[in-house]
Amino acid sequence: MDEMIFLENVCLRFGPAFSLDHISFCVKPGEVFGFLGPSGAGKTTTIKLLTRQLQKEEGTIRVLGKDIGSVTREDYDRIGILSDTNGLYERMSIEENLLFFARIRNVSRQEVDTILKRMNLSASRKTLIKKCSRGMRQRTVLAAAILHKPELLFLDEPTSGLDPANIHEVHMMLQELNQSGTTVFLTTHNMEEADKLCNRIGILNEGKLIITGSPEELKLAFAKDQIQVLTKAKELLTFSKDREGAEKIMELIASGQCLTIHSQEPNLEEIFLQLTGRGL
Ligand SMILES: Nc1ncnc2c1ncn2[C@@H]1O[C@H](COP(=O)(O)OP(=O)(O)OP(=O)(O)O)[C@@H](O)[C@H]1O
Repeated sequence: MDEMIFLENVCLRFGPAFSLDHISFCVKPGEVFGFLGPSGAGKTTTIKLLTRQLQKEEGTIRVLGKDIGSVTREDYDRIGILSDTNGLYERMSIEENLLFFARIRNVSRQEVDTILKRMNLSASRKTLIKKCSRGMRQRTVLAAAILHKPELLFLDEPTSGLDPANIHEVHMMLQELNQSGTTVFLTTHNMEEADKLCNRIGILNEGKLIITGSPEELKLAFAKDQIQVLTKAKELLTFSKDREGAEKIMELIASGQCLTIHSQEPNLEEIFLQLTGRGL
């Protein structure tokens, strides 16, 4: 299979207010693809199209190498989905919830024990969901999404509202999953998270995909044509990336005045703000 996810010229309109406008991109096996965009850009709508919770009006969508219309129940057993709408049963414990999802996914009790340990939920397995913290809930939802070891995992803002320790745990978990072969499609508002986890990202704005590339490619594409030198006198000097700039930097190095040299690469957040003109 060349692509786990393939979209070409996909369109969907929600009346006059919003439309996904000719979206085309693909995700290859083994990638972590970050789908970024301001609130209301159409990220969740795209995930819903890819998981058949919504139907496209135009274009081609393939998931797991198959046209979206012919994806079967068995194919869906190869997919995991984490979204806001992943319903946990509030009056059931963490363990009861996972056993319920395990039955649906045909997964053994032993696997539930393994995932409880892996997600640091063993000690609180008997806690009712309604008594769980946001972090415990999110880890339970993630456990339910990966219980059956999906080949393709959709994660809609998996770390939103979590504290740094829980975010770190979720990141470790995702990296481990990805290393064991799971392809991940991730939406996030956290640009550091996208930079850390994603091989490639796509930025969506007002229903249009405006750019795709690896975080490194995007940073290079948006790099300023300047180099900054911090001198031992703590003066920050800016030079152009040309012969004249190089000669001046050489002089500073030769005279022992140069402390550090930096090329001016923007971070993902700066690129995002520049492209979308909006906040995260
Ligand atoms: N079923 C629907 N009917 C009509 N409009 C909808 C529907 N679902 C979403 N929308 C609208 O489509 C737009 C895109 O919504 P979507 O949830 O895909 O954005 P998003 O990028 O995921 O945003 P966020 O980051 O806030 O989750 C929004 O303006 C939303 O109000």
